[in-house]
Amino acid sequence: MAPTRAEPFSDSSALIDFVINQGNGVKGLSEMGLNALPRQYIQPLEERMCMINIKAQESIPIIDMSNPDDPEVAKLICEAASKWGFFQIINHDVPIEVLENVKDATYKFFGLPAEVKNKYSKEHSSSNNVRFGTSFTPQAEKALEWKDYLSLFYVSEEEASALWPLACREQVLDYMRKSEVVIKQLLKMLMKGLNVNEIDETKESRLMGSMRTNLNYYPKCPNPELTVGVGRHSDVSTLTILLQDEIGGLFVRENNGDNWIHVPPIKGSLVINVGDALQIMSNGKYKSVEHRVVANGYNNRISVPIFVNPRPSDMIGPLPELIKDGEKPIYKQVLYSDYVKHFFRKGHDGKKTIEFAEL
Ligand SMILES: O=C(O)CCC(=O)C(=O)O
Ligand SMILES: [Fe+2]
Repeated sequence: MAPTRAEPFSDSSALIDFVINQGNGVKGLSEMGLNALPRQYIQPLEERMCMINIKAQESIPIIDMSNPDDPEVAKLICEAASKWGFFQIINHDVPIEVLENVKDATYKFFGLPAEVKNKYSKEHSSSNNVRFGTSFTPQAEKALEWKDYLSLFYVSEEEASALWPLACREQVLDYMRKSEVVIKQLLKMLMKGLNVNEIDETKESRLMGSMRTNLNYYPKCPNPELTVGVGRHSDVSTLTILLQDEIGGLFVRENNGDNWIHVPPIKGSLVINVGDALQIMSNGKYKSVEHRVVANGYNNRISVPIFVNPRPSDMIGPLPELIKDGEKPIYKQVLYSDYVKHFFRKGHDGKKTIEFAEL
């Protein structure tokens, strides 16, 4: 039988070959003009976003950072990190041109021919620190996610110059450099909120010793209601700084309940969320909260998260300052690279990763 647009691939391995091995990604699928979602992307009912669970009247806090030394700002940030695990910042120190440039660079990278992007795939990349891929961990997932990405783990300017794609290298480096000021401000406030007033070298390494920037591309999707852009998960970072475009589609779980809250795009803002590493280090005071991204039937969407992480070789656990006053630790010490490996061994599964560190 001749291939149809609904099922254009003879079998699953033909689809995997096109999407993964040839580097066409879901962008390639989307551009074929499919009129139905390939079955590999159909998520079980419980993983799809259901309109009745969206709480339209709620919003995560929006915090003005124009006076970062104002104690009121620090208070709002610490409250948001403990209650919501998510907030947006406006009037921060990252210039708007830097944000616009990194969005343009994201489109430029994904606009490259598949064979050029594929040089950075797991199979072909000359380094584990540069990775072009699709979905989350396709080999471990029951259903695939409608997303392509480029992941850039920062080691040094020299390595970035040698290995990162030219289409986005300078723009991503600039975005990371300019964000560092804000990251330090936020971490200082969050530590103060725990009565940790000194960030020495060891602590700085655990809080922000390594950084990874992802460029995410969510192409327009046939039958978006049957799949997800990113499934329910919490990040394994200390903090995530996320730049999203004007399309929208990121949802955050409200207070462990069944309701989901949309994170509305605000031009020039950055979305900040607490990751598992900070939940562990703060002994549960700050919360990493589940979030997900829906697929979109009308528009392509991009986002650019910076994952601020401990170093892979760091042991992380509740900070000694918290435990010394007799507080009971609820997490054990774990090697951060083991924690991350555990996250990537399975598909997205909500808040399950943190059980790895529970006592
Ligand atoms: O695209 C987004 O808005 C969020 C992406 C995300 O949650 C992630 O990359 O961890
Ligand atoms: Fe995330």
